[in-house]
Amino acid sequence: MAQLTPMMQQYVDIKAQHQDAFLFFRLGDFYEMFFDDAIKAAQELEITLTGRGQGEERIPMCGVPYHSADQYMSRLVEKGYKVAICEQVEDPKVAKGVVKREVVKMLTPGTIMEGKMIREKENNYLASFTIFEDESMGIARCDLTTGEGAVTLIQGGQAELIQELSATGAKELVVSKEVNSELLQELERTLAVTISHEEEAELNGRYVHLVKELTQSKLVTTYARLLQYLIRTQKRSLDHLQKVEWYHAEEYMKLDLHSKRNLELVETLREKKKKGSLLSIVDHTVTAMGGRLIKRWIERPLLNESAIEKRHEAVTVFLEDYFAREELRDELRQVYDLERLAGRIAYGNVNARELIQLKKSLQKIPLIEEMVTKLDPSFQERWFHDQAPFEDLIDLLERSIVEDPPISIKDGGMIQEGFHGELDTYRDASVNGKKWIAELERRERQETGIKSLKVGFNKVFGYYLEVTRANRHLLEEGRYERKQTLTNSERFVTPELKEKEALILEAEEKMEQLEYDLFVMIREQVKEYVPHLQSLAHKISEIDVLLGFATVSEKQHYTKPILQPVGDVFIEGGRHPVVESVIPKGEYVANDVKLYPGREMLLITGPNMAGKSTYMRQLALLSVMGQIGCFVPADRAELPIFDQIFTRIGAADDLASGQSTFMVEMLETQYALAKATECSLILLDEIGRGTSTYDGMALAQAIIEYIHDEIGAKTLFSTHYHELTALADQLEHVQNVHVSAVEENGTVVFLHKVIDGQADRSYGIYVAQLAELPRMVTDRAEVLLRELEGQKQPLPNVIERSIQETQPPQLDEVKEPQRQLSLFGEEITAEERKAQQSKAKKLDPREQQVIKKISEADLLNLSPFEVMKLINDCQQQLK
Ligand SMILES: Nc1ncnc2c1ncn2[C@@H]1O[C@H](COP(=O)(O)OP(=O)(O)OP(=O)(O)O)[C@@H](O)[C@H]1O
Repeated sequence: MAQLTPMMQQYVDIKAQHQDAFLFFRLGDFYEMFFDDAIKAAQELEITLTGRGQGEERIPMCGVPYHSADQYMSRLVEKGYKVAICEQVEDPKVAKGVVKREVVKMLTPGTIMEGKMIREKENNYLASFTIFEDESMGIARCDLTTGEGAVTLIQGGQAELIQELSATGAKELVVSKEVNSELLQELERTLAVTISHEEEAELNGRYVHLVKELTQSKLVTTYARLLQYLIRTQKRSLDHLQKVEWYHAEEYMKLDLHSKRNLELVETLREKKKKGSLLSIVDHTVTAMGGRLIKRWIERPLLNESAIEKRHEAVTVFLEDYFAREELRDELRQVYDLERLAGRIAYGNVNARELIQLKKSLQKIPLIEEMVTKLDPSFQERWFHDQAPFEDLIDLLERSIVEDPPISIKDGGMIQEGFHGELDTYRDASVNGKKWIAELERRERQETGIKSLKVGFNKVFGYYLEVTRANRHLLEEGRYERKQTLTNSERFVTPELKEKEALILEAEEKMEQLEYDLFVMIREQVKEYVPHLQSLAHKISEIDVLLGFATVSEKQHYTKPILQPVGDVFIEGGRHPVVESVIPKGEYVANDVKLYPGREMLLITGPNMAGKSTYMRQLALLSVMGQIGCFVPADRAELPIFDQIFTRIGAADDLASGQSTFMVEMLETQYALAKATECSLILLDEIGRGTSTYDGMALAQAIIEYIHDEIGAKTLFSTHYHELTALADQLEHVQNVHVSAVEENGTVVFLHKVIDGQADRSYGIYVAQLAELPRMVTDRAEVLLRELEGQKQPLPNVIERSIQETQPPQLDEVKEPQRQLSLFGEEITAEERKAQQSKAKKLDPREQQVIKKISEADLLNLSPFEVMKLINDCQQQLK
C-alpha cells in the first residue's frame, strides 16, 4: 500500500467504502477496474485483463470506454452484482494534485431504472425487512421505476418471512448487518435475490410526508432503512416516491412459496416461463401498467367479500358489451406507461419524446372516461371522481414540445416555435445566416465566374469556399485567405464569411443551451403533476385488468362464481384453465367438485395419468381466479373464500436445498398442518409415496385423520394406496372419488372423469409401457404384480385407526420359508421359484405370452367354446 501512487491510493480509499460493488473508476475516456474487481470483471464481461505498473507490483486492471460503459454495467447488474460509478468531480485543469473523484451513483438489481432487466409488465422491487425484539417482522418494498412503496407487519418465523418476501418478488433485499448469515443464505437461495446492507436509519426529514399515515413506528423504521439505501445509492431526486401504503398481509389469501410455484400461478415450475402459467391465461391487458397490476393481483388474492364482488361486478358490465369493450381496449392501447413516465419525470431522466408520449396518453383520458362511464354510470364515481384536470398540462406540452422531437435532450430541435421569444430570435439568426450563406455562394459564383464554387462546412474550419485547383487562378488576389489544401481543390475564407459564421455558430450554441434550459424548466413544471399521474395510472391499470378478465371470460366461457366467506364447494363442469387451453379444443373433460358437510375431504384414487393432480389443481386455480375477481372455467361455481391454500403436489423436488425429496414433502406437509384453518384448502398429492409402503401408508392415514379431527379444512388427497379408501367408512367427513379409466382390447382408456367411489386398479405398468420401458421390464413387472396381489393380506395398522396397537411380528412367523407364487400362479417356495425363473429365461417371448395367457385364463367363467378358442389362439401363436 505504501508504494501506491496517489491516484491508486485514491482508488483504494474509495473501493474500501464500496466493497460489495464493482468500482468503475473514471480515468479520462475510460472506466477502469483494478485488483480483484478487474480479474472478476474480465471474466464476467469477457474483456481483456491488463496491468498497471511494472514487475511484481503490477496491478491487475481492465477497463471499458466511457461511451459504451452502460452496456457493461447493465450486464453486471443483470447477473445480480452491484456497480459503483466513480467520476472526476473537479476540473482537471484547476485541480491541485490528483483530481477529486467520488462515487456519484450505484447501480443495483433493485434500483436500476433502465435496461433489459426492466420488463414492461413486471415491477422491479427492492425490499427490506426488520426483525423486532418481540419477533414481529416489518417488510417494506419499493419500485423505483414507478415510485410505488408499501409496508406490512407480520408475525411468525422464517417460513412466514420467506413467504411474504417472495410475494414482493424483490430482486434485491436491504438488511441490517445483524441479520444472521444462515437466514441470509437461505433467502439468497430460495428467492434468488441480491443482498445489500444498510444500518438502522432515522427517517430522512425530506420524506416524512410519505409515511404520515403509518401509525406504527415499526413500519416507519422498516421503510427508513429502504429509503436510506436509496438515498445513499441513487444520490439524486427521489421526489416521485409515492405515499407508502400499509398493506395488511392478513387481508390477502396466504400462499406459501411452494404452493405458489406448484400451482404455476405466474410462471411454470420447470422452465420458469410465463407461458403455461395461470397468469398467461388471464392476462389480456393491453397496457404495461395493467400487466404489472395483474401479476400483483394473482400473487395476492383477496379475502374481502365486497372487494371481490366489486371486481366481479365490473367484469359483468364489461362482459355484456363486446363492442364497447373492444373500443375501450383500443383506446387503452394508446396509453403509454404513465407510471414509469411519472417515475422518469421525477427522477429527471425523461426526454422530450417521452413527454410527447405523456401528452398523447393524457389526450386519450377524457374519451376513456366517457366510454367507461357510459357502460355504467357508477364507474364515474369509482374511478374518476377525484380525477385531476390535465388540460393545463396538455396545453403546456402542446405549446412547448414539437410533435416528433429527437431522443437526445442536448442537441436542440425539441421546442416549438413561438414558445419562447429569445429562442425564436436565435433561430431566426441561424436561419437568416444560413440564407445569407446560400446567397453568398450565388454571388461569388457570379463574380468569379467559377460555376463549381461552393460553400461548405466542417467542424474544424467552419464555413469555407471551395474551388478546384484548375479554377484557383480566377480568384482575386488578397481577397481570400487559404485555409486548407486538398488533392484537387482548395478551401478559402473571407472576412465577411468569418463574421457571419461567428454569428450563426453563436446563435446555434445559444439555441441548444436555451432549448435544454427550457426543457428542464418544462420538466420541472410537469413534475408537479407526478402524484396525479400516478393515481391516474393506477385507475387505468385496474380498468385494463378487469377488461382483460372480461375478455378471457367470454373467450373461454367462464362463469361468475358465487363466493361466500364460509361455505361449501359446489362446482359443476369445472375445467383446469391451463390444461384446457393446451389440449385440442373440446377434449377437456369437465368435472364436478363438491365439498360439503359430511364430504369435506375427498380421497382420490385412480390410474396414473388419469388426471388426479389436474383435478386437484383445478380447484385451487378456480379459487384463486375467483378471489382475484376473475370469472372461472366452470358451468356453475359456488366457492368459499379460502384464507390459505396449501399444496403438496407433483415433483417440485428441491434438490438444490440439499434436502431429500421425502424430507421436502414432510416439511411442506408439516407447514400445512401447522397453519391451516377450517377455512383453508389443502391439496395433498400422494403423500407418503417417498418412503416404504407401510411407512407411507401409516403416515398418510395419520395425516388424513389429523386434518379430519383437528383442522377441518377442505382437503383433496390423492393416493395410490387403495387400502386407504377404507377410511371413508370410518371418518365422517371423508368420501372416496376416483378418476375413471376403462380397458378396451388390452389398452387402457383414461376417461378423466371423476366419479364417486374408489378405483380398483392403478395401471402403473400400462403407463410404463406407454413410456416405452424395455418389454422385459414391463413383462416382468406384470408377473411380480400378480405375485404381490396374490400375497396381499390386510396391512397392519393402516386400515385400523389406532396405530399404537401394532404388534411386533412373532419370531417363528418370520422364520417360516416365504411362500410365493410361481410363474404359473401356484404356491411354491423361493427355491422352487428360482429354478422356474431360470427355466423361464430360456423361453422365447411368444412362449412366455402363451404361458401367461393360459395361466391367466379364468376357466370357471369361460364357456367350452371360449376355452377352445383360447387353445386355438395359443396354437396359432406358437406356430
Ligand atoms: N379432465 C381432463 N380432461 C382432459 N385431459 C385431462 C384431464 N385431466 C388430465 N388430463 C390429461 O392427463 C394428463 C395427466 O394428468 P395428471 O397429471 O393430472 O394425472 P395424475 O392422475 O395426477 O397422474 P399421476 O398419478 O401419474 O401423477 C394431463 O397432462 C392432461 O393432459
